Amino acid sequence: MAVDVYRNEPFMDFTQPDIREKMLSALKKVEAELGREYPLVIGGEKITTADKSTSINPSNKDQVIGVVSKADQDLAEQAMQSALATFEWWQDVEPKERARILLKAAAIMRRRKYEFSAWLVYEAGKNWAEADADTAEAIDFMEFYAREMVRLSEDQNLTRIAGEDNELVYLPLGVGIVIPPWNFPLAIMVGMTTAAIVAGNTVVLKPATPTPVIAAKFVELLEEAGLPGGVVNFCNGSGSVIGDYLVDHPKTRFISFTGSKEVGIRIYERAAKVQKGQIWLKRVVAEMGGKDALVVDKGVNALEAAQAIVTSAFGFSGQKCSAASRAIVHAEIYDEVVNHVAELTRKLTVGPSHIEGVNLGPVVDESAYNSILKYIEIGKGEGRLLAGGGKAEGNGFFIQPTVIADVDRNARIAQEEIFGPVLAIIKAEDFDDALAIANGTEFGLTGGVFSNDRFNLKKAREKFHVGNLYFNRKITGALVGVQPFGGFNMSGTDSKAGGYDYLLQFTQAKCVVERF
Ligand SMILES: NC(=O)c1ccc[n+]([C@@H]2O[C@H](COP(=O)([O-])OP(=O)(O)OC[C@H]3O[C@@H](n4cnc5c(N)ncnc54)[C@H](O)[C@@H]3O)[C@@H](O)[C@H]2O)c1
Ligand SMILES: N[C@@H](CCC=O)C(=O)O
Repeated sequence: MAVDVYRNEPFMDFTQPDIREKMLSALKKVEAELGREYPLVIGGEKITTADKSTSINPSNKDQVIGVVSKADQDLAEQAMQSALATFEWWQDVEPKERARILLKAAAIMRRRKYEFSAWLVYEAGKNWAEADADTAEAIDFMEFYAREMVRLSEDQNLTRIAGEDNELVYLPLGVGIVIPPWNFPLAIMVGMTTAAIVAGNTVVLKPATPTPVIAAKFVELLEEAGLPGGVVNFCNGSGSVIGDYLVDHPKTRFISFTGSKEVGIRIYERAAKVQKGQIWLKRVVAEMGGKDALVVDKGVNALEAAQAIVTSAFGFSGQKCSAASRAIVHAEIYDEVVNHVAELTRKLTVGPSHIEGVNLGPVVDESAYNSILKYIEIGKGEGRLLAGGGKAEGNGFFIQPTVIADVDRNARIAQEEIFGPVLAIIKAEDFDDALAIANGTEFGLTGGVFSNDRFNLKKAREKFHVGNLYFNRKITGALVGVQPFGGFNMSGTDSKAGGYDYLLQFTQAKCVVERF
């Protein structure tokens, strides 16, 4: 198979009139398609159920994005049986053939890029740039994992010894349950699903509750790309009803999960229990939350550091596992950085995400909205409110970007993942103290340091305990193939999505030795 070297999908520049026009017309096209019904897809068969979930626009609570059929445990069982039967032959399909389907799916998505971004704007509340980055990352995952599967299917490098032929092959595992989050409802869902299937597994895909339509759109695209029925079984449904059922199922071989610490732990514990008739230990890939910090050392440009803090804290309204929810600032530069952060934050605009140029769209749903507002109230008692501090105007789940300074390192807003536009600023005595504060949570996902001191950067390189560490820049926006992504401690299993080791987690390696 002749493919070009892997390159990241470029981001769109919406200041260009032709690009802006394409986005506007995609938004119009998608708006005309809102409210449609989407079936489950099991074994290639489209199944409409009486019980359905209704997805709404977080920017406008009265607008229905789509209505998606909902599986009960009987249908989840049907999805499992379909995945099991399909695995019998899908595992033998040439890796190159499986990879070709991903490349074709990537090509189709690239052609319909603006349309997919428009769905993200409406269903997840992403602004244009965030939606474009999500779609670009989805394309990247397919391009990258396709090439990776071809590489893994080639002869592997073993030490050769005389008189024997030794070979290592990577085999698929079996049926996997793919459970993605809503915050990268396209990129992460696509990456988790396609990594599993290109490696020769079949899956039951249970989309996140707030964003089933974008997942249904991707399942349609896979069919268009020629993916046979039964490889991906689209099984929308409630986590507690079908999630537990599928995780517990004795035929489940692996679970690929991305989401909160609480659900991740639940899945990890349940998957560890060997069920009657189960003949393997289930593999769990679990990527979870974060309480990510950007450390600012003395002697840096305070404005540049503040800009990186604000971008990292408030991109997609802080609803990124990588978002900076803590800024830890050296006492010598504290006041300067705090003032810049407050000033920059007050300039951010909040509004419906389909409006061009809006900085922060809504948060995803009512329960996120209530939980974040509760944390803001807690935060007001834990520090000095500098910006925001409550709800914002509109018929959606809008919250003002909120900055709270002088927060104690052990305060709740400095320890618990809020997953919204709330930044806690903490003063550190010196650089060592800043690192200790940064490491002082149960998480370890992303982190950053602004410093001009090479000794301190080296110290952070060695001692800042996170899976993705950034120096002198923002701490969000890891690129596929460039910055493999995953966290330490309660941030998960450090699977490094978009990295050269990722596919191995969906395979088992077999070594075959022939004496000549
Ligand atoms: N580390 C990462 O790479 C990464 C990436 C994105 C998001 N996240 C984290 O995800 C969280 C936000 O996403 P979320 O709100 O969708 O998380 P969540 O844990 O609420 O839900 C994640 C998925 O789990 C499903 N689920 C819920 N209960 C279940 C059960 N009992 N059994 C099986 N599945 C169940 C949900 O329906 C959803 O599909 C944040 O904590 C964020 O930090 C982490
Ligand atoms: N990979 C994304 C975060 C994914 C979680 O939300 C980033 O690097 O910003």
